[in-house]
Amino acid sequence: MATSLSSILFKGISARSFTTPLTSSCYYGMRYFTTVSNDPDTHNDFKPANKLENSNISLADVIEQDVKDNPVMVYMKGVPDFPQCGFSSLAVRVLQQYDVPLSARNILEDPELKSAVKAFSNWPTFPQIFIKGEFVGGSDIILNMHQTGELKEKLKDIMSKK
Ligand SMILES: N[C@@H](CCC(=O)N[C@@H](CS)C(=O)NCC(=O)O)C(=O)O
Ligand code: FES
Repeated sequence: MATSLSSILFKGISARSFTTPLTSSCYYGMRYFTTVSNDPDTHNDFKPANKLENSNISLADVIEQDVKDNPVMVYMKGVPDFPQCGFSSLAVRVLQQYDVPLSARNILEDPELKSAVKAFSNWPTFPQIFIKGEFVGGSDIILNMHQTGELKEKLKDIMSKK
């Protein structure tokens, strides 16, 4: 079924900090671009491309592609830099403890995407976190995995090696 997708995929590198990430990178449609916080020229980097509107891609296909292409994919309320719910905020803050790329879509922008994500994972709430293509759970699960060390183990092969 043809679909339109109004949500933007946000893609960024996590900083190991609860406060100010240095950089964030985003997709518009499915095209990568990078912004640097506080850089007045970053709008020049904004390059929308490859719109999904009127394409024959179903939302299930979009989600499948998202979780395949993005090692850490979060469907959330708001965006990583501006979560609009405490549960989504907590999930992002936990994941930002690790030096891994964090990608996200704001399901508040797109009610159809919201329903499609619930159907895809068979999970009724947000945030929803996928790691290396596998559905992991929501904020309480990711926090628990962080506390037990399971999350570190799961993310170690995608953490940047510096
Ligand atoms: N136990 C869940 C709680 C999340 C939760 O309750 N989310 C609610 C409120 S934001 C939700 O997504 N409700 C369904 C909806 O908004 O469609 C977690 O840890 O992620
Ligand atoms: S939006 Fe109210 S608890 Fe998440």
